[in-house]
Amino acid sequence: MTKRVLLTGANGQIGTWLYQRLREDTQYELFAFNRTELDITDESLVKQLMATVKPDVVINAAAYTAVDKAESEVDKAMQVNVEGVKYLAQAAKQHDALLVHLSTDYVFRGDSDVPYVEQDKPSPLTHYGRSKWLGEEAVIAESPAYIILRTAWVFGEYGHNFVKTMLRLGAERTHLNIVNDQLGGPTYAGDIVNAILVILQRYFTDGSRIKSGIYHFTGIPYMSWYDFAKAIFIEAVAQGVLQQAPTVSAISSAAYPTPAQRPANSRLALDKIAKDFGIAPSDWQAALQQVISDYKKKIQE
Ligand SMILES: NC(=O)C1=CN([C@@H]2O[C@H](COP(=O)(O)OP(=O)(O)OC[C@H]3O[C@@H](n4cnc5c(N)ncnc54)[C@H](O)[C@@H]3O)[C@@H](O)[C@H]2O)C=CC1
Repeated sequence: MTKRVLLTGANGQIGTWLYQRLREDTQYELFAFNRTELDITDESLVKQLMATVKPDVVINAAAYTAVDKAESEVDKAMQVNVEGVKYLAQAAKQHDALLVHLSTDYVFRGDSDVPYVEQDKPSPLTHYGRSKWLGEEAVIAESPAYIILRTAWVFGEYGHNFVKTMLRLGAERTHLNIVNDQLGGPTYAGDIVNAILVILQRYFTDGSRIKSGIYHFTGIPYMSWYDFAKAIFIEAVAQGVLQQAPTVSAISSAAYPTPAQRPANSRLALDKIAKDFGIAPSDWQAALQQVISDYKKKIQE
């Protein structure tokens, strides 16, 4: 029997990927909504659509993601990332649906020397991070069956991300300054979707083997934005997307101040998801080749 999946934020960076993959998977009947179709802060609409769809799974890819703007739009960020998430969790509970919710490395302060494990206590530096943490808490409080998937440094074919920004700037400038004192695991959006599909498969074949909880999933190897930028330019030149790479200088975060301070250590430990679901860390290097090749096709069209 096909399973009914309700997807929110279906046109975001990760949401678009989820939409593409779930739409073509015959195991699932997909009910996908972008923000204009379902604003998750509209409690009565959330309830109404849940009652119509009667989902087996709710995947929340909707979020307020403007990290810097959240510093001055705290209420807006909280409304979407906490209240909206609470409404989804309550409605998922009412329909006995599994809630798969995306969260972030920004729940952590980033002052640890080692990758963060799921049990580490969040201590966000920013309003965005705090809103995402409180959203996690809302899921845990309201929903009996949930997976919170924390990821980081997402890139892919859709939406805005660091890889696309570097390709654009690389074509416009001969020199760039990039921070080298923040470390993380670049994560391909398509691999996040693969991980979610593995989790759903397990849930539907043997739900009793699913433990509600928080899971970390990112790409490896971990590196700095500076090293990631250099890897992007090497690949872009190799594929002929750029004639020549810009020169790149490593700078400190202090030399590139932003309204929201980023965690210095965004590395997430990946053992739990490997142990419980057999999901290996994503290999961002292979994915980067694919994303740049897709970018090349698009600019040639
Ligand atoms: N992009 C990244 O590097 C990372 C993202 N994440 C998490 O992954 C999730 C998805 O992120 P992305 O796809 O990158 O973000 P995105 O900004 O591309 O997509 C978010 C989507 O949510 C929608 N949205 C915003 N407010 C809404 C509302 N009130 N009701 C319904 N939809 C609403 C937007 O229209 C957009 O389609 C978020 O939970 C984010 O916190 C976690 C770590 C890193």
